[in-house]
Amino acid sequence: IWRDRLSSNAAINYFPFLKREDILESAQYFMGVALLAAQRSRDPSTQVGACIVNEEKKIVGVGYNGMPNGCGDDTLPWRRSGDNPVETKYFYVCHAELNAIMNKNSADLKGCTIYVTLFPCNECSKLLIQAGIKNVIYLSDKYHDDEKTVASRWMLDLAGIPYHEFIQNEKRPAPSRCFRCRCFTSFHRNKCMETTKINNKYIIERREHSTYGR
Ligand SMILES: Nc1nc(=O)n([C@H]2C[C@H](O)[C@@H](COP(=O)(O)O)O2)cc1CO
Repeated sequence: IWRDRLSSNAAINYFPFLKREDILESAQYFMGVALLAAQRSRDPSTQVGACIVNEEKKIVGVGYNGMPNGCGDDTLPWRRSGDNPVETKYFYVCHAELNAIMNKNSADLKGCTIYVTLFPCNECSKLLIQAGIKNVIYLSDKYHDDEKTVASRWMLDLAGIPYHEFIQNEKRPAPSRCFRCRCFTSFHRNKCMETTKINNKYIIERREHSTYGR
């Protein structure tokens, strides 16, 4: 009962033996890393981040969209359109997925999952497929109807690589809680705890749900 109402700091005082349950989920963490990486992008219109995670849930590559190394962020154009495509960014920018693959700190990326803040384009999907990536989680799909994205989905489908939209926290089902006391600990599945203050000491009692409150 108290745990639900107390700040986590205060909860530590009351329940020092219980682990924290309301932690960042791993998927949120990995997409969070991708979002953080995107903040490094100098693209004025779209900042993209990617985070590659292996089967042991370890991060093996992070990247964001930017100009190729040594080409200078101030030299090449960042504009989206122009009379000549050579004057636009599209001929030059390295996509976040490409950079995440190139930055990998493991021998290979076989069986990995990529968390990316924008659905991969056709060129990136080729790279993901060839690198052995087995799963794509994306945040935005704002270019869903672009030819490049259509081609990208087609290749991913053919290669048997599933792609799923990242489900934001608020869209997720609420974490399972103890039905009676509303705490988050699985420890409480069948039992409730109640804190009673006796002689200025907190006594923590466990109570069977069936008898609780009767
Ligand atoms: N999956 C992707 N990863 C990326 O890193 N990008 C980059 C390329 C550009 O720098 C920017 C898109 O710019 P714009 O067309 O929205 O102004 O995002 C783009 C896509 C989608 O194709």
